[in-house]
Amino acid sequence: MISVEEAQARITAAFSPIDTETMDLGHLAARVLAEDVRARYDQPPFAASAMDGYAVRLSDGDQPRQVIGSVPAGHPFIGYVGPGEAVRIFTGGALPDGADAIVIQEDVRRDGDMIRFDPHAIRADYIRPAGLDFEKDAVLLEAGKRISARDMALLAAGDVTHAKVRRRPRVAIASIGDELSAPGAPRKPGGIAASTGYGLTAMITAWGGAPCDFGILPDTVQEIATIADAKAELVVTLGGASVGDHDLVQKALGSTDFALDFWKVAMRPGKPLLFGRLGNTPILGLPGNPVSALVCAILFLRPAIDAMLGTQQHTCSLSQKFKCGCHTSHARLKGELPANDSRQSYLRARLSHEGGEVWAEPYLAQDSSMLSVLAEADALLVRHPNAPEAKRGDLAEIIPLDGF
Ligand SMILES: Nc1nc2c(c(=O)[nH]1)N[C@H]1C(S)=C(S)[C@@H](COP(=O)(O)OP(=O)(O)OC[C@H]3O[C@@H](n4cnc5c(N)ncnc54)[C@H](O)[C@@H]3O)O[C@H]1N2
Ligand code: MOO
Repeated sequence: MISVEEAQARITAAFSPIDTETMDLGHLAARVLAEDVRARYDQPPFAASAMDGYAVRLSDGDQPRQVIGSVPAGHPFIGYVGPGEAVRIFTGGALPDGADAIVIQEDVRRDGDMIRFDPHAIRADYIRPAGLDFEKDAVLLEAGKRISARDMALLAAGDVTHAKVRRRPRVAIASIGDELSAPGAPRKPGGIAASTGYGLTAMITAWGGAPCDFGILPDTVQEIATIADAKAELVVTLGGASVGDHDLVQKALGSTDFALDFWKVAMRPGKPLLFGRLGNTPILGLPGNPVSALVCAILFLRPAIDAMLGTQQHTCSLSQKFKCGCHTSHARLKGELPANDSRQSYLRARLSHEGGEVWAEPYLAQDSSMLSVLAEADALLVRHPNAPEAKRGDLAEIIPLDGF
């Protein structure tokens, strides 16, 4: 059995960034940039007032000024503010030539077209210089960035109309097992609803992939071998990965041009994970138990999708940086844990705040069939191979599950 880290490294090494497409601004949210995006204008494009008030000249000191015009946003003043003059200005209005400070209207006494104010009310810092936010041609977002909601506003501010992004990689999902039927379909004797594929579909979408359902395949070599027909950048199988007489994924793929990279990872849950290549298509065989499959998806499928999207590296753990596709963090252990064996464990845990710190409490029920526990959990608590007993208050590594 190989380690989790080696499995992650072998999987990510098997993928490289896929082809690109150009998308309009309105369709860029959550996409991954394939090249740097630059601003098309300075922002703000001109020196602008940050307040409603009057544009004045600092050098006039506290002498009264004559108001010679008005500058609402979008209507620049045509002219020049000379000695002893001021221009009415509104937030976002372009600073008129000759002015170099703002007095806010609350500090002004106005009488006809004359204004008076105390000298301390004259403020140069109420002017936003041109390019304060960013300058023309500045890189707004770098290649590899997944475009957030905040990034969308930034791109629009830079007058960006379209950008080159990575195509969403197609990920085919095949659910394997005689016992499975679609939710809502009549149950077979000894049958259950095929559930994992729904969680996986949502995860793949959230991570920037395009999931495609290859359906439910019965436990026969012939049926399972049909996944060789899947048109996808990555094929994911669910179930049939273990050692039972009916766990047939490897046997079925043996009749195709399948090349196994590895089978079995020293982890719990998720041990029977397999990875290989069907012709040119990578295939990730996730274990059947639903919690095992979804934990493996977080640890192995997400980095595979990241590698295809060419996303920027994640910073993981307080002490080390590695490309794992998930963010790890730390919490205090609430409870006690026995020494671990040689498999890396991912315990479903709830988080709480106490005494200014985050605490992680593993659930007593850790069976890898229990989706109710996984759905309720806030984090996976990571136990490294051969970790010694852990006491209440010990620092524990966690993978927060928010967003999954
Ligand atoms: N003798 C051994 N038995 C098992 C071992 C082992 O090492 N030796 N490993 C166990 C572990 S750990 C796991 S995980 C499972 C994984 O086995 P498979 O990948 O072959 O999965 P299946 O047998 O097909 O299914 C296991 C379980 O999960 C249910 N399942 C499968 N697919 C779905 C789905 N899409 N949605 C919901 N539930 C699903 C299936 O009905 C089974 O109950 O093997 C252990 N056994
Ligand atoms: O690997 Mo299994 O995933 O422990 O239930």
